[in-house]
This record gives sequence, C-alpha cells and structure tokens, in this order.
Amino acid sequence: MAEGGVSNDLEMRRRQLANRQMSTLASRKQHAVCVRRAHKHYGSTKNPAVILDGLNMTVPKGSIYGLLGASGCGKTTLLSCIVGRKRLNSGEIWVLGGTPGSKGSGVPGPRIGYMPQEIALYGEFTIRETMLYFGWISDMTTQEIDERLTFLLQFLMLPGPDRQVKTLSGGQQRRVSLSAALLHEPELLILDEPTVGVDPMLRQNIWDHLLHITKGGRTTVIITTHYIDETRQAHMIGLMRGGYLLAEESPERLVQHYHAQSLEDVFLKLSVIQNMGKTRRSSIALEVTTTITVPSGVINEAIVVDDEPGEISGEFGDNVSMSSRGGRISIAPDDPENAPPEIPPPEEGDKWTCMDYLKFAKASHLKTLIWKNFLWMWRNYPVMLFITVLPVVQTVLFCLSIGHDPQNLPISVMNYELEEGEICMTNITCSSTRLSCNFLKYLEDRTLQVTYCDSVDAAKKLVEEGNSWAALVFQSNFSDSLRSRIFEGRRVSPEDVLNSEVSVFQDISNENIGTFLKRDLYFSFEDFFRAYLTSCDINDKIGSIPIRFNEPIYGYKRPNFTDFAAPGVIITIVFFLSVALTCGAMLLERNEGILERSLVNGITSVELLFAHVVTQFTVMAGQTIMVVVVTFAVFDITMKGPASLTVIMTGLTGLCGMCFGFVVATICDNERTATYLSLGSFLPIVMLCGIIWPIEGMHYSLQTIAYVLPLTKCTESLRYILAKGWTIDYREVYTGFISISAWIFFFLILSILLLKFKKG
Ligand SMILES: Nc1ncnc2c1ncn2[C@@H]1O[C@H](COP(=O)(O)OP(=O)(O)OP(=O)(O)O)[C@@H](O)[C@H]1O
Repeated sequence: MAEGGVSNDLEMRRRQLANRQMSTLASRKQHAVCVRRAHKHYGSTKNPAVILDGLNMTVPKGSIYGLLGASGCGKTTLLSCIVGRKRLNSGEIWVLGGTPGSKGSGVPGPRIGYMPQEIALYGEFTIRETMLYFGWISDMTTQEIDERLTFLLQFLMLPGPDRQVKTLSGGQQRRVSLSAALLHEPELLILDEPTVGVDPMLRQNIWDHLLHITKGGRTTVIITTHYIDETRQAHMIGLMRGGYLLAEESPERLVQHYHAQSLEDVFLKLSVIQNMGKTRRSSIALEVTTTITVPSGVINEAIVVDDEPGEISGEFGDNVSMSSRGGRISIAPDDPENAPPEIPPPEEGDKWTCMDYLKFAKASHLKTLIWKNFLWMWRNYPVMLFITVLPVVQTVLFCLSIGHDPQNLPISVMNYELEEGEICMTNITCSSTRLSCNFLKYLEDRTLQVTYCDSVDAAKKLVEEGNSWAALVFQSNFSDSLRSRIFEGRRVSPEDVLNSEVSVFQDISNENIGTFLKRDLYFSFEDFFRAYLTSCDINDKIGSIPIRFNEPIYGYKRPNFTDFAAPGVIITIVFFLSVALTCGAMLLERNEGILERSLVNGITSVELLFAHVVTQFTVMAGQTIMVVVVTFAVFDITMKGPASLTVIMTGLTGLCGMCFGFVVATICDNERTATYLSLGSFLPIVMLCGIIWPIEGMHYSLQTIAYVLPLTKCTESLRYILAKGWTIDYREVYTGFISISAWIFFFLILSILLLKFKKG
C-alpha cells in the first residue's frame, strides 16, 4: 500500500479531529463509533470489578483505530459492548449512527465484521463451508462468497478451501477467522488481535489491506493488538488503562507530544502520570517523576478536578484527562466552556417491543443455521452415535432388565418329616405323610433353589451368611397336623394348628426380593393345598382365600412391573436425551465463541432457537420412532391405546426436553454447571414423576409439586393410553397433553428471553 496515497486523506481527517468542537449528539452519531462515559463492571454491585470507568472513545469513519492496553485492561469487554453483545452499566455507545442492539441500527448485523479473540470457528467444517456459513448469514450469494474466498485464500496464504479447519495450524485458523470477518466487506471491522501467530510479512500484508480498505472512507477498522509498534500504521490510537483511555490520538502526534522514542514510551509515560494521579501524595510518585522524563509543563498543568468525567477524545484535540477513584487529573487544562453536554436520553422508537423480539426470522438465516446444525452433527461421529445408538440401547436395557421376576432364589429347608437320608417323593395323596415334600415341589417349580439342611440352626446360618433368602422349617408331624386342621375343624388341637404351619425365617433386607419370596410362598402353598384337597375329593376352592379376583377391567390378572414403568422410562429417556443433546450443541457453540460471532453477524436469538428447534426436533423424531419401535414392536410391551397418541406424547416430551435444554444452555456458562443443573433437575423430576413409586404414596406436600413437574402428568397420560387404551377424550389423557404443551411454551419463552437479555 502506497503510504503517500493515504497521507492527504489522513491529514484531512486529523485536521477534523483536531478541531475542537462541542460533542453534540449529531456529531457523535457521525462517527463510526462513539463511546461516552462508559461504565462497566463484572460481579455484584456490592463488590464490583470495574472494567470501564467513565471511558470515552471516538472512532472517526474511514480510520484504522488501534486499541492498545495491557492484557486484562478491558479491550475485549469494550469491543463486546460496541458490537452489542455486552451492555454497559451506564454510558452511551453509538455505532454507525445508532445504538447497538436498537431497532433499525443494523448493529449487530452484516454492517459489522467481527473477529473475536478466540478462533470461534467450527473445527469440523472446511474453510469453504465456514465461509459459506458466514457469507450466507451476511446475505451474500454463493457466487459472491466463492469469488471473495478465492481472493482471501490467496491474500491470507491459506491452504485449499476443502481443508477442515481443525486440521489447520493455530495461525492458519486465526487467518480463516480473519477471512470470515473480512468476507462480506463490512462498514465496521472489529478485529481482536488478528495478527497473533502471523509472520511479519503477512502481518504487514494485513495492515496494507486494512489501509487499502479504509482509504475510501467507507470502511472503519478497530483493531486490538499486543504488538504496539505495528499500530504506528493506524490513523488513531487509544491507549487504555485502568478502565479508560489515557490518550486518543494519532501515533505521530502522541510520540511528538510526549517527546518519546516509541509508542511504548508514550504508554509508559502516560501510565506513570496516571499512577501519580492515584498516589500523588506518596513519595513513590516523587521518585518516579525524577526518573521518568515527562514533557515539561505536563505535571505542573495537572490539576485535580471533580469526579465528573470529562471528554477525552480526538474530538477535543489534545485534551487528555484521566480519572481515578479519588478524583480526576487533567493533563491539558480543561476548558469549562467546552464541557460536554449531558448525555441525551435514548431516542424514542429505538426500543424493541415484545413483538419485535418474537418477530419471525429471516428465511435465509434459518436455512443457513439449519444447514450448519446438520452439517455439524454429520461431521461429529460421536454425536451421531449418541443420537442413534443411545436411545435404542437404553430402551433395550430397560426392556431386558426391569420388571421381570427374580429367578433361582436360594432357600434353605429343615424338614423334620423326612427320616435321615430320606429323599422327598412328590406323589400327592390324601393320606400322604410327606405333604411337606409336595409343597416344596411347588416351590421348586417357581424356580426357588432348595437346599436341605440337617438342623434349624444350619438352615438359618445359610440365611445369615447370605447364601439363602429364607429358612423354612417343617415339623415332624406336618402332614398329620395339616390333615387335622382340615378335617377336624373346630376340634383341632392348638398343637396341630402350630405344627401344620411352615415356619419361615426370612432375609427381608432387600424389600423387593423379600416380597417376591413371600408371594411365591403364598402362591405355591395355595397351589399345593388345592391339589391336596382335590386328591381328597374336596372342592379345591375351599383352599383359597374367599376373595375372588375376576378378570380385571384394565390390565392383567398378573400385572407386570414393566408395563407400569414403561411410560415413565420412555418419557425419561426421550426427555433427558433431548436435554443433553440440545444443551451440549448450544454450549459448544457458545463456549467456542461461534454463537457470539453469529449474533454479531446479525443472527437473532429467535432465529437461532428456531433453527435448533428444527434440527433437534428432526433428530428427536427419529429417536422417538426408534424408542417406540423397540419398546412395542420388538419387546411387545403392552400398548392398548392408539399408537399415534403414544408417538405424539413421546414426541412432545422430547420437544419439552429440547426446550429445557435451551434454558439450561442459556443459564449456564459452561458444561460443568450445565451438567450440575441437568443432573440436579433429573433426580427430582424422575423421583417425583411417578415412575419409581405411585404419586398417591408420596408425602402429601410433594404430591402437588409432583403434579406440576413437566414429566408427571404426561407419564400418567401415557400410562392411561398404554394400559387402558384411553384416547384423547379422557380428562386424564388430555391434561397430560396440556401440561407438556404448557411446559414447552414456558421453556421456549424463557429461553428466548434469557438469550435476549442475558448479556454481560
Ligand atoms: N464474564 C466475565 N466475568 C467476570 N470478569 C470478566 C468477564 N470477562 C472478562 N472479565 C475480566 O475483565 C477484565 C478485562 O477482560 P478483557 O477480556 O476485556 O481484557 P482484555 O484487555 O481484552 O485482555 P487481553 O488483552 O488479555 O485479551 C479481566 O480481568 C477479565 O478477567
């Protein structure tokens, strides 16, 4: 780039800058960027970490503005506020004539090209795909993108367009990131350290290109860099320290004014002056003034003025002022007549209405975002695996592992009816003297593993050692006593009543196994007893408890737990897989800075959410179908109601999980907190939704909470559809649909509002 070519332009702009003038609203709006009295802190208001402390900044149109400052001084924070991604706590920003984020300002949007400090690219995309993404969201055609890409690849010395970004070196990735910012030739280019990791020759090429594009006055560049010397080529430099700009001038004038050798010298001197302002009464300051040469008159002219911040910008010529918590030091005498006017209130009509927030998205943006989401998933094999295999595996595991009766439970038996060494014969007759053997046969038929012992103590010991779930003891006259119990009626002796009992010593530490064993003992005894009565020509029904269980109206005579658990398990699998998938995809996008970058390019939160809804919904629909097919077609779990309702309810649950995933991703700053929040919500939701235990058995105070939770009503509803065959006409069914739809709506609105308002 010919230096002489721009010198006239530059000179003219410098003269404009040197003109002292009142900072009117109109003049502020004419600049590419104008920041006034910017205050920004992180942390709580009680204990704030102040980053911007009354900062003023003026970036004239068509200039290259080098923003310099030590690491951590707040440059990135300032740039984020300029591009509308973070909000000031107080103060004003005008960018390209409007307030960032206001209606019609075009900022954020394609008027801005933003290269953030982090790479902020999809590693799985090729260079061309990356450019297509950023180009399309900036409303470029594919042909325009390809033409620009050819130039940028050559100019930034990048490898072929089909190279995947993750296979490039760090420096190459930064250059791809720079290309993405330069691609659509924006009016305002904001480059956060674009020359890191770039060799000196290419660095000079980049600077030449920046000088070239700013030459016509249409493009303005704000650039931060740690290489102070390269900013000599900028038209203007802002030296940032302690939350505001120490100086804002052209590099030549700064060096000249401070009689410095280099810009680094200038920065050092200004820093010393600033420190003296803060500790001007301390002896350290005296020491510093004697060792550092500061332009004559500068210190003497320094006067302490009030806390009211003043203008510090090229707009006001050489006027350089600095504030500290305790007061303000003005290096050049402040001109009271040039005191800045109060910041005007924001213009009416700039504010977004609720409808604007929800205003429907641009079709081209949506198309691009959906394309990007699918491409990202397609390129991420583990994600694809997660998407396709996990729901099937989970469902198969559920169907194979939950709800089946425990098999081969060991029990120990001391049978005093048998002689020593005698083996049980199992023929049953009315006069049998070995009825205990007949009963044990029925137990064995129920897969219980019987171990015969030679004493009660030995049988109980097996239980104590954990080798048996129960010890059964039969008395020596068990058969006779049982017969007396049947045939002697009211004359039966108490001894016979006692001796006809099977004595059981059970291990009920595992409640489920204990209950199954009890059930097996009861059922086996009933079967045995009825068989015995039949052998004695007695109506076998006398042997049953006189309660007749008819064919149930709903369900089966022998209900199975799998049917009970299936609705809750299906819903939980679909819901939480959706949460994980959505939350993971969004957090990855956000934490790598890609989301930030897309938003600066003009993507709106509604578009972003809508694109995720479309992508995740497609995935989730596939998952739902797989889960339903495996559960009902392969494992034949009971489904009495219409399959369509089952699929719709499962699909809605997945949609709700997806919307909850949006909320988690917007609330949480990183994967770790997202994991805590998802897990933290998983357990209460699952515990209270009635999968594990009927809601009617919960503490009454929890029952109301349980019914309000997202998965409770829909689990119930699905259970009614599956087990009873009910349709949408039933209140219990349609309330489930209403409940899940309400939660979807709530989560969606919440995530839109969070996305919109949760800025730094
Ligand atoms: N979200 C945040 N929450 C709390 N503190 C933050 C946050 N973002 C930045 N900071 C802090 O604000 C200060 C300024 O950060 P910023 O990234 O703006 O500095 P910088 O000048 O761009 O630094 P560098 O040149 O190293 O990139 C730092 O101390 C940083 O730790």
